Amino acid sequence: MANPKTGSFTGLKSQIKIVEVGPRDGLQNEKGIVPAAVKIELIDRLTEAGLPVIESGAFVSPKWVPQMADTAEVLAGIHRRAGISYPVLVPNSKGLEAAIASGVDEIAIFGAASESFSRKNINCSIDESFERFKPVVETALGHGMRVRGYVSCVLGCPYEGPVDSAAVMDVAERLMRLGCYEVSLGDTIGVGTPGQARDLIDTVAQAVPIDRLAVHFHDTYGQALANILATLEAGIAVIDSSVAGLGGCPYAKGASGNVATEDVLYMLNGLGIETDVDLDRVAAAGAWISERLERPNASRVGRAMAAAGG
Ligand SMILES: CC(C)(COP(=O)([O-])OP(=O)([O-])OC[C@H]1O[C@@H](n2cnc3c(N)ncnc32)[C@H](O)[C@@H]1OP(=O)([O-])[O-])[C@@H](O)C(=O)NCCC(=O)NCCSC(=O)C[C@@](C)(O)CC(=O)[O-]
Repeated sequence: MANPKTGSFTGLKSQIKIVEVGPRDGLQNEKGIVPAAVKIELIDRLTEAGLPVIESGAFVSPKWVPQMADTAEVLAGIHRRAGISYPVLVPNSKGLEAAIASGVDEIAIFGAASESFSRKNINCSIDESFERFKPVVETALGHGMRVRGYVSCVLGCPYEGPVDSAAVMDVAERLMRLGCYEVSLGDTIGVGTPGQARDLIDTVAQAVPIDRLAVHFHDTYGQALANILATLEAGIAVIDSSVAGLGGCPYAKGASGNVATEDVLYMLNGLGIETDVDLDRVAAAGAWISERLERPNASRVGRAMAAAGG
């Protein structure tokens, strides 16, 4: 008999890992400076909700992204829970030194499938970025850290338009060969649609095992949940999302927030897929941070739950 929750969907995994990126991807694009105390409380609330991975900051140049300048203070203030990972973004050796000094056990390096975006975001070509990443990954692995890799602009670039899936596959494979345990595919400007998302996964999975891939959708055109569902059918088991749909990339004009964690959880719960994350607590954290930032909650589920008194 068909599962009443998954219906006739096939290929869906029974357990999905959620990578919460709100405190980093979400807050890096804020116009005002969000106090470290607010970031710390947000991360602690997300910890309480049971999220297994909470990206907590970035050791990048404060001239490029001033919002992340207090990452060391944030890391020193959070209440880490055993079994939960609190990774930070690191673009180069200087960032890695700061991560080591903060006792970080996981970093993420970030590249792009588009040359123009690579230059705008990290001020170097794709090949040069790999020259920078190499010593960073070697040293990080030598310190017992885990290294995650990002590929930006997997379904479109704000400067070049459409991006070839083969270019994404190439960068993803290079990140994996460098030593990343997982590669997250980012639709940085949220332009992709489900057929493209599915094809992308099928292409990249020819070079990188599907269980080492994650998806990272921004919701600029309202396609993120549909895209996620399409990639779940392809066998994806790791989803990046952001509480209250916070976010946007400072080097991708017009890019809106990530898909909201609450919305992803509601869909996965409906499909009977386990995450071990407490939706009520995430929704409460989303309502709380939206209030602190004095903006409407970008999570549809968060708003619906608040309206229903949840
Ligand atoms: C990569 C660089 C540093 C190159 O920037 P650069 O200007 O070429 O760097 P540089 O090596 O020439 O150094 C210039 C200055 O920056 C300092 N510096 C250099 N490195 C660091 C560091 N790590 N931490 C602190 N300071 C640093 C360095 O010390 C120097 O300071 P000065 O001597 O002028 O006073 C710069 O471009 C940068 O920081 N870029 C980061 C941009 C960023 O964070 N973007 C957002 C994250 S990516 C994203 O959101 C996409 C993602 C991951 O979510 C997935 C998706 O949606 O697609």
